[in-house]
Amino acid sequence: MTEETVGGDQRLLELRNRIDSIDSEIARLISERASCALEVAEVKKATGEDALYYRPEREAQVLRRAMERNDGPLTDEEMARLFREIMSACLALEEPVKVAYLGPEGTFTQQAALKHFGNSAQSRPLAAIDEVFREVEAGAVNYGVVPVENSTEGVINHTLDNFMNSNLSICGEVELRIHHHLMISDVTRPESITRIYSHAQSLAQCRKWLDAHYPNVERVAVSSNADAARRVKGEWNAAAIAGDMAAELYGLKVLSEKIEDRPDNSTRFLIIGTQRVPASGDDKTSLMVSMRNEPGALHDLLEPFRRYGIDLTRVETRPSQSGNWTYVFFVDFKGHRNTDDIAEALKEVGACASDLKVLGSYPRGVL
Ligand SMILES: O=C(O)C(=O)C[C@]1(C(=O)O)C=C[C@@H](O)C=C1
Repeated sequence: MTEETVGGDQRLLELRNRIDSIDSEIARLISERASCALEVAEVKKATGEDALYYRPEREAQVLRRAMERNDGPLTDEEMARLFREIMSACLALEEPVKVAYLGPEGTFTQQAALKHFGNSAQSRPLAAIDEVFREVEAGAVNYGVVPVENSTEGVINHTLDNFMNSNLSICGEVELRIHHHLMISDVTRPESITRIYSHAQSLAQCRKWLDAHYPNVERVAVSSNADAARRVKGEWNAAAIAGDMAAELYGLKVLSEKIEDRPDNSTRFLIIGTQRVPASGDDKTSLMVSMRNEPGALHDLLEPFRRYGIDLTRVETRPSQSGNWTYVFFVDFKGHRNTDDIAEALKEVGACASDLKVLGSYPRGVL
């Protein structure tokens, strides 16, 4: 053994001792924080039957603060992710939160639910977006997670349409970078692939890559990426396009990584529930508006937002379910409904709309 290695071993030992004592301190502080959360739960319980344990605005503030005070060497996102898990565990101590998401297991929506609520939430996959709405409405779960728009492929109509027949509110949003991989099972022969399964949205998000690499292979749209991965399990001539979670869950091998056409491909998900969320300091509001079917209606809807300097982030149009050629507008903007300017603008829009519903004001996605 050289003198250098002995010196190196000694240094390693010292550093590990230091890490051990830092870990003890972290553990003590986490326990102290958890005890505090238990006391918070007592305070909330005293407010009665409908005590709200999960507080989206407070969680957003805690995560933003974790990022703001971070000086490295961990990235702001890593630091916030650690606090996300600590808070998730603290909330589970207060009252375990039940979350339904568009399944099956292994979908990007599950990943979004985990990213938003952390690993200590009790999550349940459901087969369709309508079912997620129904289970939250029935009170079987506290919150639901559904996809609403993709940066490459646009809006998920099914989610917007569900709001037309629902009293649920939006309590949060979460954005996920979507990376698609081409994956196969251990019985697949890569040179014999004749069929590629995926969800229609994912096939569309990888269209150019597929045209270039598998121009003559049949593309089969199935109900989810996870379903695609499951089907490939026993097929020697098929591949699936799905994400990391599905590959891991079904034990598939990734043949080509990150095959999405746009490197910034991301999907936005909504957290739906029954609670009205107070302002967090950096919020968004979503509206659903029906206008009378007459000239200038869209102008009347948008004009107050311009006058009050409100930053619109999205306007979508959907056919209304009440009559042919009438439309419902879904409008998102920055700010909280409790702010004076926004409350005034909403009053004006409400005066010229045939129907206006604030779907919710909620913290802008942090992570
Ligand atoms: O501040 C609260 O209301 C808490 O319950 C504490 C806490 C936390 O761990 O920081 C936990 C759950 C809530 O969703 C928000 C924050």
